[in-house]
Amino acid sequence: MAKIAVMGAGSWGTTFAKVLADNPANQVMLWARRDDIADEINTDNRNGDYLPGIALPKTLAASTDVAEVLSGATQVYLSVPSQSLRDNLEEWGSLLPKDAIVVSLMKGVEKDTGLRMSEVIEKVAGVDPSRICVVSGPNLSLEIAAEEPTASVASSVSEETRTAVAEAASNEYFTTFTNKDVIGTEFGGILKNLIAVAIGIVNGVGYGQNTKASIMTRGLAEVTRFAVAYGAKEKTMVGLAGLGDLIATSESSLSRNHKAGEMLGKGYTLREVQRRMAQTAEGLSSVAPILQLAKTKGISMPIVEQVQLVLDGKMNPRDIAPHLTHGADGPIGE
Ligand SMILES: NC(=O)c1ccc[n+]([C@@H]2O[C@H](COP(=O)([O-])OP(=O)(O)OC[C@H]3O[C@@H](n4cnc5c(N)ncnc54)[C@H](O)[C@@H]3O)[C@@H](O)[C@H]2O)c1
Ligand SMILES: O=P(O)(O)OC[C@H](O)CO
Repeated sequence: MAKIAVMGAGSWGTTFAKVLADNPANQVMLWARRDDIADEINTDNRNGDYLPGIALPKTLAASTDVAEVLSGATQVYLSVPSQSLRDNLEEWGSLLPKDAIVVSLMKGVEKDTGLRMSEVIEKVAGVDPSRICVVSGPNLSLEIAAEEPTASVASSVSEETRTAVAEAASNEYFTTFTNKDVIGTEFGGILKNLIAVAIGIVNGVGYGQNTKASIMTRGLAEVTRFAVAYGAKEKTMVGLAGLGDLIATSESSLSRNHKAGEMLGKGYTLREVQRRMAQTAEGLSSVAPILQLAKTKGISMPIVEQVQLVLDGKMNPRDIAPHLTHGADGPIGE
């Protein structure tokens, strides 16, 4: 049996540990920051704070001891907030098994550097790109934890790596496909969060489906232009990690990015929204670095720019929708 480590016992880390543990080929250990969460998983097979009502597999073990969790792991899955990964890797670096595959489950860019998580893993932990993989797709944790049928994508420049991850991360209710477009797969997950915040905002304001469908469609064109300029394949942006995740996140009340946008649309300030969010909404931290990256390449991102103005308190959310649905250049399918 392959030993697999999952680092981060929040919604997605715990759900993904369940996905892996529900494949009988894997022996899975989950790292939790908090003792009470590790204890609850080990004694009651539950993580009530993050996955209320979900029974976890009895074979899933948890620990707060990083060395114990990482020791002997052939695959290490990372599911912490994107803004903490650098510090986490600096602390854990020497404990990462030398030949292990390192998988990012995260969907954000680093605020100060604009780096994607696979780039942070390579630079900070010194992992060769051939051993790095990213998993992304329309993956709302609570639905998957409830074993609703779902698909995802494992992407790595190495065929051996992406195949090993896809095999480990598939079971009766969860199918992981593969592709080699790491940039597109990663940017798909990052950028859809920004469009989901925009759609949450107009939802909070009270607009209906026409406005939201318009923003989603124009949003896909906008994020595709950005991702392709940074080396992604256009095809990836209409696959599971692009359009698939955009649909899931934009429309679901389970999405934290949608929820954060909704609060902004109802008139809460960014500070109030951050205070009320118990879980990670990556989109809020990714807006500024993505706009910086867009500026570097001269890419127009009218929707994301309006979101930034609302976040900064410089635009009334009520004024956002008319701007969001026109003004973008280079339409994809109009
Ligand atoms: N929840 C989902 O449906 C989902 C699905 C796909 C991808 N993701 C991505 O997974 C990543 C993690 O999200 P999540 O939903 O599990 O978030 P979460 O807020 O539910 O959990 C975050 C976890 O990180 C831990 N954490 C917080 N600060 C930390 C720090 N400084 N050092 C170490 N650990 C810290 C928390 O204790 C918690 O266990 C995000 O990038 C998110 O975009 C989430
Ligand atoms: O809850 P969100 O907004 O972080 O979205 C969760 C996943 O990324 C959906 O695929």
